[in-house]
Amino acid sequence: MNLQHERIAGLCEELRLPFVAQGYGAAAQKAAVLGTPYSDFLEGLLREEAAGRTVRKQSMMTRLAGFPAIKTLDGFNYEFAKGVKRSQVEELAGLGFIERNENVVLVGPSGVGKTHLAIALGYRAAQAGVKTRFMTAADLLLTLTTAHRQNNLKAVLHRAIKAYRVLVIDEIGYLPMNREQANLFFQVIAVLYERGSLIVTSNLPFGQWDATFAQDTTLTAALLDRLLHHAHIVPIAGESYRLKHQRQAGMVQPAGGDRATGDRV
Ligand SMILES: Nc1ncnc2c1ncn2[C@@H]1O[C@H](COP(=O)(O)OP(=O)(O)OP(=O)(O)O)[C@@H](O)[C@H]1O
Repeated sequence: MNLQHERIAGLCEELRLPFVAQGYGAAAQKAAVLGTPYSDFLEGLLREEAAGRTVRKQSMMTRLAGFPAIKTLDGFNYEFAKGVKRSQVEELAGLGFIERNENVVLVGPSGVGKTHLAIALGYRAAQAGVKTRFMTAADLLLTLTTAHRQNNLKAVLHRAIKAYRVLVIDEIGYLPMNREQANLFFQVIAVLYERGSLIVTSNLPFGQWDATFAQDTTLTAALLDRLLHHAHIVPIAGESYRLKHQRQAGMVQPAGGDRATGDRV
């Protein structure tokens, strides 16, 4: 490395331009050979810096979000998912709902793609540089009860939870909560109300949510009021996608299938 390269590398470090530092040598050589105008050379380098930063931010946001797997909207089969309107999902994919602090609620039976769509929307947000976090309802409750026991609930709610622009809460309704857990859960919904976006999935119709929230109809009504005030509801029906392949292989009966005659899909 000659002295000028060293000085440029030093300045890039001082100014925090890692991608200029990385690309400068090759770009300078190429520009010298091609006789590239100075302004084009500079623009090219700055573009490399901007592109590098975008990719770095996308991967950091995706890592922070803690998705259990990456699922995309491109990988979603609309023909299989009954009741999902492609136009509604495409509108949500534009992420305007996050700017407006609106929620998305995906409701339907097991295996129909609720988590898939929730992750796909969350992943899209993370790729757009939005601070996103994925948690199952059980994980969230564990975090909250631990914080509560350690007298740390306020800090967790106001520093951690409130810092997310998008919080994905998966599988509401699978575990019934006791009164303390229901209260803690309510506080998350209240803290993010009109300040962030929730993407939640549930196997329960809203009329049965009090069964999850300690049979507390008042708390459940207040919670649903906040959750659904500015919400996009995506109902999904049909059979479990998990069983699709087994069904195709003739290993599983469709719901309501004729067992006596052994009819298979
Ligand atoms: N319409 C679909 N297109 C593509 N993949 C799908 C579709 N529906 C479900 N899947 C896939 O099937 C598996 C189960 O789906 P998913 O976990 O999203 O279901 P779910 O409705 O959240 O179920 P549960 O309530 O049991 O958690 C996942 O691997 C998911 O990617």
